[in-house]
Amino acid sequence: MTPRTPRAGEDADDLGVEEALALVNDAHTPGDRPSGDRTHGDDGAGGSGSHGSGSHGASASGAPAHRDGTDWAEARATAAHAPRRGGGHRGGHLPPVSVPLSSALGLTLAAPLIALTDLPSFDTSAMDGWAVSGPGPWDVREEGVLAGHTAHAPLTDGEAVRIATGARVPPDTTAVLRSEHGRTDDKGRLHATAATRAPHTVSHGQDIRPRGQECRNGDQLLPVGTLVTPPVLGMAAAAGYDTLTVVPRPRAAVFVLGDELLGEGLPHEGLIRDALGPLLPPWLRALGADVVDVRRVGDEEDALHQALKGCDADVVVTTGGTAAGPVDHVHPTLRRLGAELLVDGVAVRPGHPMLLARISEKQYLVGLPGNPLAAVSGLVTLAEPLLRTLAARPAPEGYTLPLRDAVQGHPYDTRLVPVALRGDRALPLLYNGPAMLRGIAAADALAVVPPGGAKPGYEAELLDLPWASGGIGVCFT
Ligand SMILES: Nc1nc2c(c(=O)[nH]1)N[C@H]1C(S)=C(S)[C@@H](COP(=O)(O)OP(=O)(O)OC[C@H]3O[C@@H](n4cnc5c(N)ncnc54)[C@H](O)[C@@H]3O)O[C@H]1N2
Ligand code: MOO
Repeated sequence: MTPRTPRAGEDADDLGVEEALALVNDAHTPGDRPSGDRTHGDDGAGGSGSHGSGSHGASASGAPAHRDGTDWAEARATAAHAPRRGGGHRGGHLPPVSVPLSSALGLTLAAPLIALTDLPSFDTSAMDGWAVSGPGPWDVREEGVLAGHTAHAPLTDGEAVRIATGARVPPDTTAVLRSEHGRTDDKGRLHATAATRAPHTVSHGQDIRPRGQECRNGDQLLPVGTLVTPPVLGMAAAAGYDTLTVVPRPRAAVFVLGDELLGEGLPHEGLIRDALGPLLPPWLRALGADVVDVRRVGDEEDALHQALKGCDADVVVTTGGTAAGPVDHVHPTLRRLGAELLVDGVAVRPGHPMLLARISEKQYLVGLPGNPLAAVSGLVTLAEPLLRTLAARPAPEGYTLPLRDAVQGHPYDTRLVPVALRGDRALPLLYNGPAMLRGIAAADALAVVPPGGAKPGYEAELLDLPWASGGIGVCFT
């Protein structure tokens, strides 16, 4: 497939999915490989690093002489376990709260769902028809029984009453005869028709849902840790609940650092558009966070310090300022706050300067690098496991798929590479440099590429992106 850029006036909507994919994948056109970091980025594959010396231990050539930072899988595990070692709940999650059913979707049960009633709570007709007592034919009572009506007088043997699905059957009912299985004669007597197995009668208990058939008052319906899905809400309501005890969403604040960032319009005079302000809040929401603040913070240390001092979010996500540049204030500010650095640099490309700090027993900071794809890498490596533990959400099931094409590796570090899923293979996408979003914007997942790279057919671990999969990271918000 030959990559094709839209012609002037051609709307992106006019392009098919495969054509859109071709814009970021050129595996079939080796003679037409994009130049520069369109393929792997300035730093993506680790050849000619843009890292300087200093805390990241780069060699004189700029490439790191050895692996640099915490191992990627270890960094994820550290982020997932960090709240367990904090002063909070034993499992690491936030203190449970009671919320109305209407606010519980997507949260995790912090108390088992115990039935507050028998279900059904009375013997119920499963069908529209007649409640009958004993063998037919039956005399039919004048007044029928509808759902929601109070108790009717007991039936006597040989008596029937019109009944609706869901209505409570009168005492001494022996069965329900479906409307399509009965007929009344000219004297108004009800007969079972040939459609029933034994026309003169109906089997005992037929089409009656007995009280307690689904559960008894006090039965455990769902355990602690269950994700509140739409059927869980329905189940809870049916079982008598108005509120649920759940682990709340972690409250997240996003501080976007960088005086070079514009909130609107075209880049000009060295200023660029802020790509992370729009990208991060919805992604954090998809990871289960309640985003309570999104703000730009100027490139002065005091500004970040003040912003952090005044913030009570459970998780602060900063962007930019993680490296060693003259205005990279994240490390000095964390020192000033006495924060504990749990992860300080990860052996992953892009995104290696990412960090995780515990500011206090109740507050964490995830420092994402400023380069946008590097920030995404930090999001999935550190923010996702941290938020998952705080919200008591289960870890997604890991899975692998073979890569369709080879992926160049970093000599020492893991790479996270945007891929599109096609059938049973993952197609590595171009434009995966740290400063680029073009590849991930067309991706379904990130492939985990080990140090040294991967050949075609390599079974790569995949991290699904929240929008791409119904199975992992379902977002109900
Ligand atoms: N001496 C070193 N320099 C750098 C290193 C290093 O190890 N030593 N690492 C490089 C890598 S890798 C990355 S990634 C970046 C991380 O830098 P920072 O986290 O300090 O981020 P900034 O310097 O503030 O920005 C980097 C880059 O990203 C652009 N940016 C920042 N915020 C946004 C945003 N919201 N939207 C779009 N683009 C953004 C910013 O303009 C810069 O171009 O450091 C390398 N340097
Ligand atoms: O290249 Mo850096 O590793 O983008 O984070």
